[in-house]
Amino acid sequence: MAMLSMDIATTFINFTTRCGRHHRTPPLSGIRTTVPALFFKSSPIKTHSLSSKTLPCLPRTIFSTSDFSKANRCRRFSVSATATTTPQSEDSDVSTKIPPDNRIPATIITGFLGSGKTTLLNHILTADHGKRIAVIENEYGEIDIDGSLVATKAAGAEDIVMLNNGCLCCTVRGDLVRMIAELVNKKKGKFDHIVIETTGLANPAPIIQTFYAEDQVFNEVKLDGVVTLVDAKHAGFHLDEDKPKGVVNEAVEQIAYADHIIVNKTDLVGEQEITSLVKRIRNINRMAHLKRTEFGKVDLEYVLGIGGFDLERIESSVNDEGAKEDHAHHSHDHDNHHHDEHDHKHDHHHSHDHTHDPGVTSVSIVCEGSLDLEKADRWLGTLLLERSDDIYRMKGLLSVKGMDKRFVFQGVHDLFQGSPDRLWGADEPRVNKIVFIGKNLNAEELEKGFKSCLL
Ligand SMILES: Nc1nc2c(ncn2[C@@H]2O[C@H](COP(=O)(O)OP(=O)(O)OP(=O)(O)O)[C@@H](O)[C@H]2O)c(=O)[nH]1
Repeated sequence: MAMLSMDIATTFINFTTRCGRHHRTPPLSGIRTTVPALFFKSSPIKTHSLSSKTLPCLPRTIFSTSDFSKANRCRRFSVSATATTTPQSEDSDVSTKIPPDNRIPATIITGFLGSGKTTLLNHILTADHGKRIAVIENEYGEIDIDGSLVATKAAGAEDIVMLNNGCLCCTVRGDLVRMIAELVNKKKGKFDHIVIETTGLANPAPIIQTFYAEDQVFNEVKLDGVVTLVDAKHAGFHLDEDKPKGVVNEAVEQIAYADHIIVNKTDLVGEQEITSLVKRIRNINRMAHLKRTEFGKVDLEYVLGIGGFDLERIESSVNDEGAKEDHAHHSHDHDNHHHDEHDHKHDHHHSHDHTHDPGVTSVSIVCEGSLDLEKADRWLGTLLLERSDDIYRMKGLLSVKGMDKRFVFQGVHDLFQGSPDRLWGADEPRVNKIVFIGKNLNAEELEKGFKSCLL
């Protein structure tokens, strides 16, 4: 018998503040949902004062909640593809598929001043990969030094566009939107990938948000991943830097948002220093892949086409997280937090290292069992409402009662995307895995909250 009628959509929640701006309102296709309904919609539907629209490329829900007072003024959301589970006692079949995404991929290259971003970019542009790359360079100040450094070597670049006079994450974000729109409008079909090099002082969050908040960008371009360069010699100083209250430490933020991390300039330091830096990086971000290198020399597949925001690839992020350093001589420094398949139901643990950089850390929860959908939805919804400023990124793979497919999700602050993916195997243990990266995360609390949603 049906306990709940669940409309499961690929969901995207967007908490950007679009207040005061006028948005066109195309017809909404699909369901409407409420703020906490991340996984499902229960009636009645509340719409608040939302404007809504349909986005052709991806099934998604967008709505805004981070700042409730603000949100009530300017929230918007939209949904397209939906799927319905059958009643729990019947064989449920979630038919939602993550559709092919043909948008142009874009990679953000970030990293502290002097960490080797331009060097990496030159490596990308001069390598033989057959991709036509459009580059967006962000430079502080009017003289585009990096631009000229890149341009001289960039025979492979289809276009190099400079964004001067400010940092992408703050003043020139609107310019980024215009620039991407212009690239797409004028040069679509002439390039295969966009690479954006940020200034060394950029906080990646608003740049990431641009890809979801701005329709002109979202409809044509998908964020492929955030690649962060870390200067093996100087990163420690930057990570240590005490910032005034309310001011972010960019070096920490850049690591926290990364999908792939490149510890560069390893020629300048010894093994011990690198190992200790890697440990520190891992404590901030367990989810990202990590490579050590000199002069940005990494395989191009490590930088382009990484799918850091693709639901299809969530599994590789949450499985084995913290163990992905690609380095022949390195013994991985991660907690053993993998679930023992023979553990009993609800046996679980989280991993969380309190030793360094207590501000920004990773918390992972792994436990077997099935979730009460309604409770999980409420828990995650509340968590995002209350803590989305502090939750930088999260990814997860969930086992939901009554759902014979795994539910995968990922989020960046108050952006949330989730969808059922493949069927659970007949003998496969239904293990939930979630990783959070954020500020002042309380591992015990997160675990307790999650556990309370298990049946
Ligand atoms: N020794 C050494 N030097 C490197 C390495 N990678 C880059 N460099 C040098 O470090 C300097 C800074 O490199 P860039 O690529 O300009 O760094 P960036 O991150 O673009 O710098 P900003 O634009 O100032 O943020 C240059 O002189 C590079 O040649 C490396 O692995 N080892």
